[in-house]
Amino acid sequence: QSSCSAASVFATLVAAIVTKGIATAQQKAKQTKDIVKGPYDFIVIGGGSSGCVAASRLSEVSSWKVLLLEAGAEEPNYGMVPAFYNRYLTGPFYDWQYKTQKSGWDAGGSTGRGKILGGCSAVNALHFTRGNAGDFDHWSSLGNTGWSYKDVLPYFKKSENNLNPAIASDTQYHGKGGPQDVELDRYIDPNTQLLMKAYEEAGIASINDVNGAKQIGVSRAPSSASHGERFSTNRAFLTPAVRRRPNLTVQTGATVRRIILSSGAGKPRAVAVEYDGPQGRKTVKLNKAAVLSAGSFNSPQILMLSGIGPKSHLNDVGIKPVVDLPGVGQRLHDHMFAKGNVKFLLGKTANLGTQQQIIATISQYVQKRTGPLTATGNPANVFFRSKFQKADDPRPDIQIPLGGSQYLTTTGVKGCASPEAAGTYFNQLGFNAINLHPKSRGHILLNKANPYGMPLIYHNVFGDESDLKPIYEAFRLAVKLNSTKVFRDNNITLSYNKPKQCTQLTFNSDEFWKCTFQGAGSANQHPTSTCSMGPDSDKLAVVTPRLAVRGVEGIRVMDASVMPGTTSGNTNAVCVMIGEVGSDFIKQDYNVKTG
Ligand SMILES: Cc1cc2nc3c(=O)[nH]c(=O)nc-3n(C[C@H](O)[C@H](O)[C@H](O)COP(=O)(O)OP(=O)(O)OC[C@H]3O[C@@H](n4cnc5c(N)ncnc54)[C@H](O)[C@@H]3O)c2cc1C
Repeated sequence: QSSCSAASVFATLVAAIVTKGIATAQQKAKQTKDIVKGPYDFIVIGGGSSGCVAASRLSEVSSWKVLLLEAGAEEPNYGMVPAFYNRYLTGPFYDWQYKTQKSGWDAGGSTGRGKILGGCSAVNALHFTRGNAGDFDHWSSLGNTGWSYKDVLPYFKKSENNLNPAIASDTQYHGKGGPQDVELDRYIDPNTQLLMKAYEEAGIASINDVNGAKQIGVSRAPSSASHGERFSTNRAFLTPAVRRRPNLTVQTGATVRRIILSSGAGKPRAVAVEYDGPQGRKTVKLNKAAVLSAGSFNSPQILMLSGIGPKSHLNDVGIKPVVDLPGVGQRLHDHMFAKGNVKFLLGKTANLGTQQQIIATISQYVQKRTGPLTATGNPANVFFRSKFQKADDPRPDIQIPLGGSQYLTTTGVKGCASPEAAGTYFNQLGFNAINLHPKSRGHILLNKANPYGMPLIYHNVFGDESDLKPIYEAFRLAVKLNSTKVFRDNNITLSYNKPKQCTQLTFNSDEFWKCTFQGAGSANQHPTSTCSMGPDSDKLAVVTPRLAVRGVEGIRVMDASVMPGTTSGNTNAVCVMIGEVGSDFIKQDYNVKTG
């Protein structure tokens, strides 16, 4: 109780300090000048997880003139404080403020999407998981040549600068010296450690390196962080040295409306990009290719606004179809979880430190960006295979994040980022189980009332209710923890809501858990597959396995939207890899040295 109220006071005071810092940072970050001077060889649309990689790698070729157009602003200093995730980066200045439509178990709500240089990597929870080797072998088995695990592993390694010597020494799986700093979450609290031990006691293997040879088990989480600070792809790939390249222009505050295609005989070709910049609407000419990296919601939107998409839908919303590509916006895939209100009630509460200590440290950090500040989202995870996963599929189908909250540590001081987090973290830890490979798929449409505004996002969460089955198993595993020695010795118990209508049902049965979920489910902010890659035989494939948009010349897509389906973990690291692979495809096509 005292931890909660202390945390509330703490959060209010911190909020006051940070609000001032935020206002100043936002003012500074606003781009007022348009510095674009075309034509460019490559125009990268969207400076997110993949787009920053593409702009950086393509501009390594000094004879190529590269432009990066990003709708959002530069990253603020306070964004480096990982614990501010979910609290200070969610407003309209740094987020698209998208809403989802009612579909499946999704009642319609908000979904986060970074509108900032670095994209979602600048606002996310920092987990840096590659997924399972089987994810990429599966992509390859669908006919996507060049995407097997053997093919993509060198690219994961190329971008990485792993800061944990024990992990970095495994050079078969890890890289040292790449642009992207990666380190294990620096602070792991005693309660999460107890949960990890309880899972081990319940038969889940302990894994040292989730991005190494084995993924399935209970493991600490790697993060896109550098010595405790957030390390977005903007910080990693658009370093001051890269930004000084004379052949690279980065224009923030520039929202792309459409790619302009040539008219006339033959295949249409991308010839220019139209955007709304800080000094009004502008068209910039293009010599070689547009690289669309606007993410799983905006990349299909921009294609459709350019006349590339399902013909009947384009006609319906008043956009003239140029290329009838039925797969654009289809196949939306995301990790899914049910909202069960299940918690671990903890025997011990964490120590917040004195308010003065915490405020002094945060204040110093926000104003001067100095001080040893580290933080984390969920410091550990369980990846496991339920009995519903096919025997010949090596991937896990369930992820259980352990921790369930953000918190902030400084030397000798522990606090947390928000009253909400404090409430749930310090006395209890939320429990959630995520279906990593649901059968349910959704789609994206243009909004007829304003095609250039917010797209219509239909996640179709648990549209196929068989997707709940592995989740029931994860809940049963959580119940099993109640009888572990670790739980008994440390006075930890599992608590769950039991609405009236569920009391007659057999405890722990499928029906019981389904009833406690009360039809509430959500996608996990990892949307993929809306411009899916695929071979010629795949009629819904939007891009070729080399990421070229079908039916046109001069448009590549590089972001989460090209994945044929979700991977077995959080998606940021995969988007970095996609930026690396896609940039090399372009270099190969122009006979430029790669690697
Ligand atoms: C709140 C949150 C938490 C998350 N936590 C994690 C996590 O802990 N670990 C993890 O691995 N993944 C996490 N993810 C998901 C992960 O970060 C994303 O999957 C990944 O960053 C997507 O990369 P992307 O390149 O596809 O798109 P993005 O990173 O979204 O980049 C797209 C960029 O394009 C810009 N853009 C869009 N439209 C236009 C336009 N019209 N004109 C110009 N620019 C445009 C956007 O502003 C953005 O900068 C999280 C996501 C969110 C939202």
